[in-house]
Order: sequence, then C-alpha cells, then structure tokens
Amino acid sequence: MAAQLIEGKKISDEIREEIRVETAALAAKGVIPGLAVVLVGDDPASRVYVGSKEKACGQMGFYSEVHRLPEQTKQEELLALIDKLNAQSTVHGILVQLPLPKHIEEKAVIDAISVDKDVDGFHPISTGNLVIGDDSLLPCTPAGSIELIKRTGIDIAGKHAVVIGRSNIVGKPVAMLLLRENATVTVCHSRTQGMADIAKQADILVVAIGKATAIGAEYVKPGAVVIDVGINRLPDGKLAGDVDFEAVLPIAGYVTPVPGGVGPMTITMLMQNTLKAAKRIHGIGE
Ligand SMILES: Nc1nc2c(c(=O)[nH]1)N[C@@H](CN(C=O)c1ccc(C(=O)N[C@@H](CCC(=O)O)C(=O)O)cc1)CN2
Repeated sequence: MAAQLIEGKKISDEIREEIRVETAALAAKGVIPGLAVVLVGDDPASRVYVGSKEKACGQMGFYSEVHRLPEQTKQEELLALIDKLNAQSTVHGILVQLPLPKHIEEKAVIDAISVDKDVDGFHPISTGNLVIGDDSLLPCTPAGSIELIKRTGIDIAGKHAVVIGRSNIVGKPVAMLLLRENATVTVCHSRTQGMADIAKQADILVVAIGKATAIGAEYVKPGAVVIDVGINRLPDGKLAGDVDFEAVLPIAGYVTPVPGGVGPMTITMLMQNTLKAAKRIHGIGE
C-alpha cells in the first residue's frame, strides 16, 4: 500500500487559523504582534520567502515591516538596524533572511538579535535553551517538522528517529526536538558509514542534506514516517526534496511531499513564534 501523505499545506492552514484567532483575542487586550524582516541583496528565492512572510503577517493580523537592503550593505549598517529593531516596542520578532551576502558574518548578525525577539531561534542562547529543554523560541523548520508528525497523530516517544544531516539550522535542532519528545535519536552525516543500513532501522526518518532525490528506497524501513526537509530547485525549474519521493512512496507509512510538506510549516512556525514573543514581552501567559 502506498504511504499516506502528510499534507503540510493543510496542517499549516489549520495552525494559521488558530494563530489568527489568538491574535484577535490579543489585539482586544491592546497587543498587536509585530515582525520585522530584513533582506539583504536580491536573491530571487529569498525575495519570494520574504514576500510570503509579509503576506502571512497580514493574514494573521500582525504588524509587519520589511527592510529590503542593497547587496553592498555594510555589516555595521545591518547591525545598527538590528540594534534599532531590538529597541523598537512595536516589533516583537526580528528575522534576518538567510543566506546573507558573503561579506557579512552570519554569526555576528544572529548574535546581535535580542534573544527575546529571536523568532528564528538561531541565537546561541535560544539553542542552549533548546538543548537543556527550557522554554524558548524554536527554530521554525525543525519545529514545523515535529508539529507535522504530532498533528498526523504519530506518537514519537520510544520511536527510533534517524536524522540525516547535521546543520545548525535543521539537523542538530530537529535531533534535539526529537530527543525532547522521547525518541531514541541517531544523527547521520557525510562521514557516516553504512548510512542506508542505519536509516533503514528508523521508525521516523528526517532528511535535511540539500541534495535532490539522494535518499532512495534502500534507506527506508517499511511503514516508516519520512520527513523530507530538502527543497531543491532542479534545472527544469521544478522543486524536489532530498528524498526520492516516487521510490519511497510504496515503502513508507507516511511521507511529506515537496512542495507542500515541511516548507509551508516554516512560515507558520515563524508566525507562531512572533505571537509567542509578543505574549512573553507583554507578560501574557500561555
Ligand atoms: N532567516 C531564515 N532564513 C531562511 C530560513 C529560515 O527559517 N530563516 N529558511 C529557508 C527559507 N524559508 C524561509 O525563510 C522558506 C523555505 C521554503 C518555504 C516554502 O514554503 N516552500 C514551499 C515551496 C516554495 C517554492 O515554490 O519555492 C514548499 O516547500 O512547499 C518557506 C520558507 C532559508 N532561509
């Protein structure tokens, strides 16, 4: 039997409706969540993602501002803008779209964002809180991946989860979140030997390596939950995940498509983080 699709777009729409309702209740108390997005340069994909974030803010009832800066922007200018946004009371969340131009040091920029407004969850203190299990703003793509599994009704506790990829932005945080959900977690990477044999033991397989269709049927245990985090643009303009979707479909129990899987959850989790940041800054409990 073919795997069941985990429909990221549908789940994302449901969560956005919940956020919209909660935002309206918050507005009645005089608090409007505010997000500032900063884009440096004109990478076409980044421009699209930033536009989608601005649109989502409008749909949620958030205040938003987008700072589109030229490619040649100096690091000091960007840091000065972040300082200003850190102090601005209408802004509860700050996001600097990645990747940044090569002359700007990504770490310096992430470190400059106030932890309270770190809606990307990339700040070292947010990462530390994630590891020790303290409440923090969680990185959006990893949080979205976990939410997809949970909202499909799959119990994570006690399952063997294998994560392929160890980036700071997806692989490591998703492994930590799976651990927090009481999975037994194995992380595989470019130097792992016998990766297919390890992956084939997974009840939950999360793939985040940035290589189109690299993970085929030989990596998947029958009935496994496969979460494909990859979004790769092919030469013909189409999108493909890191998983060979057609090959895996007859074997897996559940699989996320690309597009329409994890991708839409990234922006939805950003909206959720912005709402959470606004509530925390205004001392409003969960
Ligand atoms: N500061 C950040 N930069 C980047 C992040 C991030 O979380 N924070 N993630 C990615 C880009 N990204 C959001 O910024 C993002 C990627 C993909 C999608 C999405 O909805 N994808 C769709 C397909 C869209 C398309 O046609 O291209 C899907 O998978 O269905 C949303 C957001 C890198 N930078």
